[in-house]
Amino acid sequence: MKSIRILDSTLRDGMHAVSHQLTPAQMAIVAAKLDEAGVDSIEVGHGDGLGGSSCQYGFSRAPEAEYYQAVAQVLTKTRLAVLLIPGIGTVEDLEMAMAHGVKTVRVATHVTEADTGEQHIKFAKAHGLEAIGFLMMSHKAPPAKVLEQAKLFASYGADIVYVTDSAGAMLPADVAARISLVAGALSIPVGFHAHNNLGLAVGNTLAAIAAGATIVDASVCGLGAGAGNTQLEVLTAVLDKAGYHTGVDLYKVMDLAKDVVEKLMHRPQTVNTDALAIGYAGAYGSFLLHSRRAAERFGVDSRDILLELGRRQTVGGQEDLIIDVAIELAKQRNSSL
Ligand SMILES: C[C@H](O)CC(=O)C(=O)O
Ligand SMILES: [Mn+2]
Repeated sequence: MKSIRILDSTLRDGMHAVSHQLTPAQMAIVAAKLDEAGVDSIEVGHGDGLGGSSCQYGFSRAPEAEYYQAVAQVLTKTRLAVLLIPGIGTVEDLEMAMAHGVKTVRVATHVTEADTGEQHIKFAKAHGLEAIGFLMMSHKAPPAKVLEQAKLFASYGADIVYVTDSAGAMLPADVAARISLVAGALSIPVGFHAHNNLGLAVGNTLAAIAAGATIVDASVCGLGAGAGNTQLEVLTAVLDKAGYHTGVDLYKVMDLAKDVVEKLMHRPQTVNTDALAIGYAGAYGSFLLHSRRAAERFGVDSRDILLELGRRQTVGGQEDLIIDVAIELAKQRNSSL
């Protein structure tokens, strides 16, 4: 039976879905149950990772260290992980997290910018951490580019490299093309992180595993940004039926979903219009609000703005283009009237 390692992101990506407002005590309850259910690793903290609690990204309910402390105390077998986006989080933040029991760091960069994570991967390895390179918005780059960037992470000493479908924009064939190329060329394990914006998170995760991924992300109730991540309970059942070993107890994660996480959620985790628009457009998640405002101001459809932003291969940080696109769309509409 082939083993698949599960990394649960309920307490990190899931923080986006609750405006980063879980308390350390709530996290400790969820973490203890994930540990008891046999989940291999869990990622904890602000939705944008270390240093994310800020005016720009929204403040967490509690100081970051309190989350790691609370969760580390209840874990017996499960590994504690954090996400670090270079520029948002720093090596000092990582030192703080290490002091509170963090054993794995995922260094997250845009899919074409793995080089910005070099010092963080090297620092993590020099300090005995497991280091994972996490290539966000992987749908934006063709498979050969993803492989080039994955090789960079491997050359810095990463133990694992992830293909990350941040916008939930990939189809199973897109996932398979990227994962099979990377897994075939690298000797380190390859992981996959899905979002459900096109309703494909479980299917894409299966496609990733079939293509060679051996570590995959999931979250309880699917809690995560946009339409959420791959739902842990569903994935556990599906992988069991498909003959994979995850070490996760299905009834325990089902009970955790029903008895605990559902009660912490601010709203049901569905593929709503916003999430679908992001997945369909393949645009950066945080463009949504800006696009809606620009759409209102210039009398155009926010979905058309997002689609154009997707076509132009825009990346996070190019929010200023949203107004330009809205103005152009308004001009086109006026000239066709
Ligand atoms: C900061 C993002 O939430 C990281 C992530 O989970 C993704 O890109 O997807
Ligand atoms: Mn994510």
